[in-house]
Amino acid sequence: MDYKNILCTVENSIATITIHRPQALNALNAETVQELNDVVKKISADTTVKVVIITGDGEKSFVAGADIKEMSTKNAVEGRAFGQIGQDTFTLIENMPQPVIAAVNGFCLGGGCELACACDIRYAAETAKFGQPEVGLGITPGFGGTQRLPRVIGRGAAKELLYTGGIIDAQEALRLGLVNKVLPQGELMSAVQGLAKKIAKNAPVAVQLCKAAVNRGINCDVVTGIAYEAEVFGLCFATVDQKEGMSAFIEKRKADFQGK
Ligand SMILES: C/C=C/C(=O)SCCNC(=O)CCNC(=O)[C@H](O)C(C)(C)COP(=O)(O)OP(=O)(O)OC[C@H]1O[C@@H](n2cnc3c(N)ncnc32)[C@H](O)[C@@H]1OP(=O)(O)O
Repeated sequence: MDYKNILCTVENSIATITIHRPQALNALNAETVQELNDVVKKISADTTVKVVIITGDGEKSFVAGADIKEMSTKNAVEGRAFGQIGQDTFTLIENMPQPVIAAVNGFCLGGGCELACACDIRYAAETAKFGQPEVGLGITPGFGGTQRLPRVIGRGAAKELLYTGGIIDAQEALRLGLVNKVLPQGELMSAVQGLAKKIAKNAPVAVQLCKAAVNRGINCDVVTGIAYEAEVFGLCFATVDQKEGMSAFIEKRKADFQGK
């Protein structure tokens, strides 16, 4: 997969998408958002990929937001269109069948924080910095930040970040529940890869249905969410991997999952 601002590799069923615009601290211009949209669609359709990692190039920045220079000349119609493609892309990421882990290796601001919040799990380097500085630029977040951030850290903490535009460090992000783990920069990728491998060892359909059930449940009432869980639980019993997983337990051996 050849892109200008995105690198993508697939190794041992784990896809790694790297945002690569070093000249702009990996800021997301329209071209990069479009490339991300394209690669996410391709990986979503690739049944050999079990887990996805998203990170930023280099050691300084995950994503320093949407590209301010590009946005600075937009009118209302163009601004809305840019927000829409960003929102559509991040919703595609949120709804990828595979679990998505953000490896936050540095600045995670504005659209970067929105990207991280669209991922299922976030690990951060000790040097990472988080925030939604948009109000300081005269705009609101536009790639889902007003909606996903409160769902991740609660509305009080989210509103403080959104209204102040303040920047927090990785330890504060950990305290708020914005990230699951903080690691020294040099250990971040191996920790994220270790997590990805752990997930990839499990029955892929069951993992994907867990993701679908959590995502569905978050956006509806608990009765509807519980009913959906009953459906996906039942569906698991139609898979080869349910037979294999339970047989392996009974036969005291390691399961060999097929993803079927
Ligand atoms: C819908 C979504 C909306 C949004 O996301 S709005 C944007 C939200 N993000 C921000 O407001 C962060 C903007 N960036 C910064 O505040 C700073 O950068 C940092 C604190 C992240 C880092 O500061 P330092 O270490 O001094 O680096 P540097 O010289 O500012 O950046 C290196 C080059 O990267 C470009 N750059 C950084 N962030 C962006 C960006 N978001 N959009 C466009 N370019 C960016 C700079 O301009 C500069 O470039 P050059 O060397 O040509 O001057």
